[in-house]
Amino acid sequence: MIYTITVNPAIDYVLQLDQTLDLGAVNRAQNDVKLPGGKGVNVSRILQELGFDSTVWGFLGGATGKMFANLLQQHQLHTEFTPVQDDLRINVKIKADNEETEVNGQGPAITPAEKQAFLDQVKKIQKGDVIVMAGSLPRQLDNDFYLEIARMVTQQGAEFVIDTTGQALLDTLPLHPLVVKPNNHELADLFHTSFQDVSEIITAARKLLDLGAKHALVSMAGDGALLITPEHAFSCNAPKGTVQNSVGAGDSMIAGFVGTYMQTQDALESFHQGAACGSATAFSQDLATLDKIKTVYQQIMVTQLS
Ligand SMILES: Nc1ncnc2c1ncn2[C@@H]1O[C@H](COP(=O)(O)OP(=O)(O)OP(=O)(O)O)[C@@H](O)[C@H]1O
Ligand SMILES: O=P(O)(O)OC[C@@]1(O)O[C@H](CO)[C@@H](O)[C@@H]1O
Repeated sequence: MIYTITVNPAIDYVLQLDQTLDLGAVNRAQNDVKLPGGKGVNVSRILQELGFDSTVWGFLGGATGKMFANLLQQHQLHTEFTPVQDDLRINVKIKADNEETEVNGQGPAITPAEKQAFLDQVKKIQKGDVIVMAGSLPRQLDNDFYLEIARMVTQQGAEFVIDTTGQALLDTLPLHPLVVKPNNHELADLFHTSFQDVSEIITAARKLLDLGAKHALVSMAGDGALLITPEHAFSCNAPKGTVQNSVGAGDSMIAGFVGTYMQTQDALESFHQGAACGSATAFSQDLATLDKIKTVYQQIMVTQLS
């Protein structure tokens, strides 16, 4: 079974402005939509689109939690949320001037008892399962929360995938995540550097493998992506198309990679499918549909670089 962990789910409140976003003034949206968001939730939605079952874990509470549950209901995912007292957050995504501006909430305060209830649930994972942990941590969860889960998962002989940034990501690498997926900016920040060309990105991404990751994906938005395996480095293009909403493109890429890898153990095919899911989401209002993913898949070419 694939479990996705979204410790800090959100209602994504997407506001479309036909005019320039004017900071410090009243702006009025021409269109708005509420989506059940959070990185792990997005991963589960794309997995479902591809025909892979998964279970969604996370914390859910308050009046906004009820609204989130209603929004998620139509997607018919299998969910096992840990109830909490505090409100689920609302993340504001403003689309204006062909740019996306995001303001993400901090998330609920999680009590020690709520945290324990969640960890008790994680104990049921078994050998053969894979856990995808993605996104920010809500208040009062320690920075090593993901590390704690990664330790539990590996002790059970299961695999994990982590999509987070900074030290929290570095700390889990010695436990050998199946794949990590920083974007190129996050990768540069991780090693306190900047990149002049692709070869420098590959060198930095290879360090993630040296530190323990089994595979590294580096997403580069409209410039495509890289896959680093123990033996080789590959790149793929990002097809040209009208970008509608790139929120969740990275999550879609992870879903495509993980679902395909669990089925085929083929990193290259998983990379191809992951890239198709990422671009298909960028070309969609909401997350990608299977039809869109299939079309975009045909437009992606994977090239071996080394
Ligand atoms: N503008 C785009 N055109 C085509 N493909 C895109 C575009 N943006 C993203 N993609 C595809 O989706 C993948 C993931 O996107 P991106 O690098 O933006 O991830 P991210 O930074 O994790 O995004 P997010 O946090 O919004 O999910 C890219 O590597 C690429 O394959
Ligand atoms: O604040 P976090 O947890 O880092 O990111 C949350 C988030 O921006 O990520 C998803 C897109 O990747 C959105 O659905 C959601 O709002």
